[in-house]
Amino acid sequence: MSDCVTLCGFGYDIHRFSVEPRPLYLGGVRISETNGLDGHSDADVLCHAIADAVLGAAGLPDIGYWFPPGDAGCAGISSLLIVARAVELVEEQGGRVINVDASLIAEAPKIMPHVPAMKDALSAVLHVSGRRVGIKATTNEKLGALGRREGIAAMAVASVLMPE
Ligand SMILES: Nc1ccn([C@@H]2O[C@H](COP(=O)(O)O)[C@@H](O)[C@H]2O)c(=O)n1
Ligand SMILES: C[C@@]1(CO)OP(=O)(O)OP(=O)(O)OC[C@H]1O
Repeated sequence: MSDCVTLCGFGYDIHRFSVEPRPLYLGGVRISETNGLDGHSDADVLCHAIADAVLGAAGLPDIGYWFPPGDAGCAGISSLLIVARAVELVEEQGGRVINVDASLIAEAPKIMPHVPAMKDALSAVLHVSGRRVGIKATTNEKLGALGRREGIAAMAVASVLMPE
């Protein structure tokens, strides 16, 4: 691409654990060893942070604009579709995602065993190789709400190549 610029974006999200039994989705992957998160969608906090990072890099409004929290059409939606839509919006402007890097903050579950599946799921909707998707995890060292296992948070950065 000629006359293109590389732009970076940042995204953050946090969801509390559901009191009711609910499936846990992180990075588009169903994780069976821990109860799920509360949310209007499937509450995939990692996908939400990544979608906001992609949208932010392109200077677009955040996911709440495209997928309003109260919208009946978003109820239970797979957040991989939210990431896919963010990528589509970038591509409609002649851009593309270069890479994404994200961190999950969770006392549980152990994320590392699920990273290969998350990279597969995310790279498919981001239209990049799995080598361009970084996923890391840390506990909150038992500090604060995250440390008390009340929820899971995620942060992400994305870079996109956009026409000038
Ligand atoms: N939910 C998590 C949290 C951490 N990991 C992995 O463990 C490493 C050490 O975490 P600390 O919080 O004790 O620094 C971390 O680097 C991850 O590899 C994990 O898989 N899932
Ligand atoms: C993803 C959306 C879509 O209804 O809902 P939630 O699953 O509640 O997630 P949140 O990050 O709280 O808000 C963003 C919403 O756009």
